Amino acid sequence: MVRALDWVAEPPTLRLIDQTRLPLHREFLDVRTVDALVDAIATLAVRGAPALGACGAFGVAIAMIQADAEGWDAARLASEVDRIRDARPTAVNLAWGVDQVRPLMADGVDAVVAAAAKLTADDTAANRELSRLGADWLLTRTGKTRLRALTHCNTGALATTGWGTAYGILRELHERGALEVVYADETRPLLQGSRLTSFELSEDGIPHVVQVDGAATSTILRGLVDFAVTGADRIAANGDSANKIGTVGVALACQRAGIPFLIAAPFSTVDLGTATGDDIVIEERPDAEVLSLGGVQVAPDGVRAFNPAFDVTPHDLISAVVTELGIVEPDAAADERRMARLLG
Ligand SMILES: CSC[C@H]1O[C@H](OP(=O)(O)O)[C@H](O)[C@@H]1O
Repeated sequence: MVRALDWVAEPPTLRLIDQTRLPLHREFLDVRTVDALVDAIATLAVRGAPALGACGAFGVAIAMIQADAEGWDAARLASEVDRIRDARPTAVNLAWGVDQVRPLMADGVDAVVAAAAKLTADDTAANRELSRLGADWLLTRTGKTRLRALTHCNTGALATTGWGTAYGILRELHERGALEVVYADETRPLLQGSRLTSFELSEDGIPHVVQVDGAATSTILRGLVDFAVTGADRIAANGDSANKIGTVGVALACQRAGIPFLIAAPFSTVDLGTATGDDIVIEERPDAEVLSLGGVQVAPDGVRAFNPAFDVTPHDLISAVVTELGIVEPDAAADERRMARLLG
């Protein structure tokens, strides 16, 4: 399992695999400054909501070390921590990771690093638990013993702290001998599916095919898959979920086909402070990501692009939101606190 990130104690370093170079090149970034971390997040050298949560937490330690070395005052340090927190707007986990350790700054770098390490371990454990719950739910709901899956974007160890979320459910099903094949959407424009999910599925020996995003709807409507599962970047209090652009189309096709559409995410991706999907900020990314491919221009000069990085799937299109705390299914109640029920 290729991990997205590791903390190196000496010299204190957040070591990232550069996901922009995968699958053909395994290169690493040794991050020791706020600028380097913000750049890695902004360019998706590191990406995926839970992985960003860990980066946010370890990023606070990096800022504290740099502040000590460069003589920043408290205001400058706070501003630099905010730069990390705000490096990408949609995945709540980035801000959540910063906020989890920020109160410990007064206790020193070691306390922050220890808290970030615990957050990372807890996320991996959450991935494992939600994967078990999701696999159980699917086998019960479908009544099948071997399943054909569709997934969108990348939600494996490269998007998390280890194991994976939606991908974690696929890994769990595979380990149980209950996964026949995965249809992996390539996930334009940055190809997290063909570059990263296929990389992980190949590493794990999981049978799969890569398809263009435009094939997902017909794959579903032709009955070639039994369910679809994706991750999430922010889940609103009512269960509306933001995820990679193209997700809501998969959910609509699943509804039409009458097969389950699952969102899988640790509870740290649930944002009870955001009431509905209408309130989720959708990141708009550079035109060039759409207008070129692998550095080759694929559109005329001077053309503009529309490049929202995420879309929002309404909670009533989601068969189950799977978290480590439990599973939320749609119900008739227009309950704006649907996700809070998991807290008991
Ligand atoms: C396990 S969360 C992964 C989530 O993050 C991805 O977005 P990005 O690659 O832009 O960070 C995508 O929405 C995935 O579902």
